[in-house]
Amino acid sequence: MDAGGISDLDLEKYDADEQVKIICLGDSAVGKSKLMERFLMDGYRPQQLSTYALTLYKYTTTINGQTILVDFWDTAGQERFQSMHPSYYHKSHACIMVFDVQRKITYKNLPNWYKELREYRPEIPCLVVANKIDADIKVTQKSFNFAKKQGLPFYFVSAADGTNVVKVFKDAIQMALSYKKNSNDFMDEVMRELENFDLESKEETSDKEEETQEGKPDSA
Ligand SMILES: Nc1nc2c(ncn2[C@@H]2O[C@H](COP(=O)(O)OP(=O)(O)OP(=O)(O)O)[C@@H](O)[C@H]2O)c(=O)[nH]1
Ligand SMILES: [Mg+2]
Repeated sequence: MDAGGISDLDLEKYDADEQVKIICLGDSAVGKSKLMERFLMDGYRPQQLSTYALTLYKYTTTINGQTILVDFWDTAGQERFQSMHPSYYHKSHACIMVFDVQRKITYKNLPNWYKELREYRPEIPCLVVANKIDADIKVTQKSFNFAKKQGLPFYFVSAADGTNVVKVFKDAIQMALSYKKNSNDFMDEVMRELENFDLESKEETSDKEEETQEGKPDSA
């Protein structure tokens, strides 16, 4: 498996048609891990691989008849240094950026996170999430203009009571998928070409396979 976590082996192992990588950014203790746990526990079966630096959650879902394998990446610790290792961003398809409505500094730091994200991934969809609204529901009347200014989708959520959590993650998966299929990012195009090339050469070697590539986005 390479640093991006995207591998044919995973696709086979999980019997998936498509794989996307979604990363989570934001200051320490804003609730990134709790949000992931909340989403993954809502009736789904997470598989958790932990290292000291990061947790990778594998999640599968079906969208339009296709099995989608989602790699959710969560960090532990690195964000305290206000910067992530480049491999964290590598080949990611969407980003969930979280702040804590109870701690203004975590909102003020969003532009820094966003800047770093854009250095590595200029085009991927980014969702802005205001967490912990359960602590004081009145905060939902406040305006947090960062997302609007950047033209990013914005959600008020609570990992504690579950408000909007499923919505955020489902939207993120959808956006990651459409990004993967339609991106004009040069490096992504190169990667897609390489993947196609790989598929084609495999088809040539196994002519007994009757299966068509219909419905697969990269068969054209
Ligand atoms: N009231 C409330 N507390 C929350 C919510 N989400 C997380 N917390 C609390 O905030 C603290 C930090 O949550 P984590 O999920 O560990 O935060 P994190 O962003 O993963 O933090 P790091 O791993 O250090 O980067 C914990 O004590 C949680 O219980 C929420 O929606 N509401
Ligand atoms: Mg965490």
